[in-house]
Amino acid sequence: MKIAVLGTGSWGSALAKVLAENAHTVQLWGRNTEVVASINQHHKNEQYLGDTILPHSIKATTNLEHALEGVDLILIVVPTIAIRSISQAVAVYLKKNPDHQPILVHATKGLELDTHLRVSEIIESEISSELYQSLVVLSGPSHAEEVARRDITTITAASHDLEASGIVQKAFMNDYFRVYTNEDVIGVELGAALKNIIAIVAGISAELGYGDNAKAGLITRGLAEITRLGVALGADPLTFSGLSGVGDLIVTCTSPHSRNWQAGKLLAQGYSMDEVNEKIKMVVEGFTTTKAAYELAQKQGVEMPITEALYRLLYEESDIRSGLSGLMSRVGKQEASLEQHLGSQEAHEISH
Ligand SMILES: NC(=O)C1=CN([C@@H]2O[C@H](COP(=O)(O)OP(=O)(O)OC[C@H]3O[C@@H](n4cnc5c(N)ncnc54)[C@H](O)[C@@H]3O)[C@@H](O)[C@H]2O)C=CC1
Ligand SMILES: O=C(CO)COP(=O)(O)O
Repeated sequence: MKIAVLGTGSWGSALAKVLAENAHTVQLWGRNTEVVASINQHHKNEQYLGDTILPHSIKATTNLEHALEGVDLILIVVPTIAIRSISQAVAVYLKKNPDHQPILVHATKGLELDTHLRVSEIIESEISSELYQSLVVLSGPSHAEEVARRDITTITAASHDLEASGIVQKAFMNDYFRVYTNEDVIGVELGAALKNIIAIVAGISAELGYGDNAKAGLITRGLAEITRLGVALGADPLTFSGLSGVGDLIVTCTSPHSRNWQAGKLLAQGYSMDEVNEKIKMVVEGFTTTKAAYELAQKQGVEMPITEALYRLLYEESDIRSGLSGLMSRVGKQEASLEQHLGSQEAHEISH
């Protein structure tokens, strides 16, 4: 297949490498001229992927039209904040070439500020569905650094169109990259976006010296609040026990590769959000997603205590330790049952 990858950050570059190793023709687009030149001349993206050698067949460009020319599949991998503008630019190209109907895929994990839209909803709001074949979401526990060194990785391709997710599955699969299809786009995207919030809190907890009990508690209670919001927004609760749910939550809350986890550690050392962004130099999606998710949860009347504690810390400058002790001093609760999420009839059907 001929594939355009939009985004020369760490994830775009690592996914371009997987696709080129699978013998696809890959045209990589990025806005950064130095990164594009380095990929073309030295087959490296040092800023984002260190010494990793990229396949020589990958051609990078800063010209979006060139990157999109004649491709069967467009993979969008820029931070959430850039999704709307990239989608507008892709729409301009597709309108000029209405017979060209590629599959669109995105691998971005976040929620848009103010609108609270999921990434696929932003794309759909900017690109008319007549201009492309189908939209597929790629998500799961997958740090770019490990994919780039061909570590075993499992991931989900979600779409309402099973034929399209099957094509994406086939395009990416190889002996180190295994792809499962899924039809629950809402659940897959929400698991991907919301796990970043819990990972920041896990980083704070680690830096404050709390141990594995706290980490396991955060992951489990984090999953409970992610599921509550997800179900309120129409997700299938079982999706959250899959790769894009608990799988990604585990990897992001436990791996030092995670920028969100690293951000939590830096916050606990006393750095502000701006200083953390400056130090990490890569996107920390959890910062903006915390605000969007907090507002969304308020609107839906869903309780998300961990998200709320982080929101107060980031946007109302509450104290870190009082935030954590606030979580511990909440009134005693019963652990959620399926009935609480779903209502008794649906829970009965799932558990039998
Ligand atoms: N790095 C990873 O291991 C993984 C990242 N992701 C997700 O992939 C998405 C992209 O993340 P990364 O590649 O890691 O980010 P990154 O921080 O490594 O790179 C971001 C890239 O986006 C570009 N960019 C930023 N604003 C832009 C704009 N307005 N227009 C065009 N390009 C723009 C930057 O120039 C840079 O090339 C995020 O949503 C992230 O959560 C998902 C799975 C794994
Ligand atoms: O989504 C990821 C791994 O699956 C990457 O997480 P970070 O953005 O926290 O590095």
